[in-house]
Amino acid sequence: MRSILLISSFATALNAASLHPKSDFKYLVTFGDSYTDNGRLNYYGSHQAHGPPPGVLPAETNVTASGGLTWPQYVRGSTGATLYDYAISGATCDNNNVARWAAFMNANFPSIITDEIPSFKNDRKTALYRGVTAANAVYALWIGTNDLSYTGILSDSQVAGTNITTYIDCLWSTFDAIYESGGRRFVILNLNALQLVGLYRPQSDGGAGDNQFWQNKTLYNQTEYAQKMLEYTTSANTIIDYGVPFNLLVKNRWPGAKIAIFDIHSFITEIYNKPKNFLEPPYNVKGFFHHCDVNGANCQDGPGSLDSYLWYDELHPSNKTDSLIAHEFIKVVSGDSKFGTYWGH
Ligand SMILES: CCCC(=O)Oc1ccc([N+](=O)[O-])cc1
Repeated sequence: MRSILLISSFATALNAASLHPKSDFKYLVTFGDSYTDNGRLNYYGSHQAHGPPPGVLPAETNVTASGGLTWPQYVRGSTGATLYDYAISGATCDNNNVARWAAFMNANFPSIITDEIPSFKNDRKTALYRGVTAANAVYALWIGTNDLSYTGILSDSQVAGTNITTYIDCLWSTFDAIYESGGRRFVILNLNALQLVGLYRPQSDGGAGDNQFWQNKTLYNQTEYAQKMLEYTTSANTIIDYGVPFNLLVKNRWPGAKIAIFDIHSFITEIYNKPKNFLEPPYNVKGFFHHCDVNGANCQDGPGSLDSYLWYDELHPSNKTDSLIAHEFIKVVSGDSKFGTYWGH
């Protein structure tokens, strides 16, 4: 009985790869943090921590946390898809699990469950979504960098009683909400290889010292914390790998839906290991381009071109890397990426 179930799940996975119509990608709806935000936090920052009214899109920026465009903007540029981006810099999945204070707003950074999903649900009822169908819209979720961060689980700063499993459950709750609103095509981008970013890499291996995202890093055992970050991200990604087919196929949690897992962790690691296949010479995968003081002020860029860098700053992929993520994301949606795992009914 057990082997029959395994064989049938395997077949389901293979079939799903060919069920992504290459032409039917008219809308991209994104949820996440600064890896994805194209200007939404700016709106909250200038409107007393409130989001835009239903049916109104905030102004976009072309200088995001990547130093330029962010990956969904590149996806839109390449595919012509309409983009609705709910991602907010600084966001966690749910402020009821990990909340992070944004002093400039005198409020917590908005989170997916408390702000991004309610905004999406309100917009969903407006003319913005008139042409959106289950078949022509792809919903992308990339969240967790702040949940696991030094201001989150890494320093045991989560709400008492919550943990990595709570973060994972929030991913499934996010899919529940999108599914309820008619979404059927999901891409989950897993956790970045955070042990490689300057923020968590030890200084002995070219990482940053005290910085705007971790102001007293030099007081810690940096090798231990890089290893913890590797443990957290790889363990959470393994739970995602098993959790998607379990919820979708065994528990039948989202009947009729298709989900692709985009293994960003491996994709970024590939850029790190083989930069000449991706970046402009002279390749720089250990340093970063944008250097600021611990208050995020007095910033200086370079040396060289941002196109040579894997990372923009201590935490964020460069906009060259975001263009590569976008290129691979489009292959994931088409069912053509070796970094995609596909599940569906
Ligand atoms: C990928 C998660 C890191 C993140 O969200 O970083 C940021 C947090 C806050 C700001 N901000 O307040 O401008 C920017 C990036």
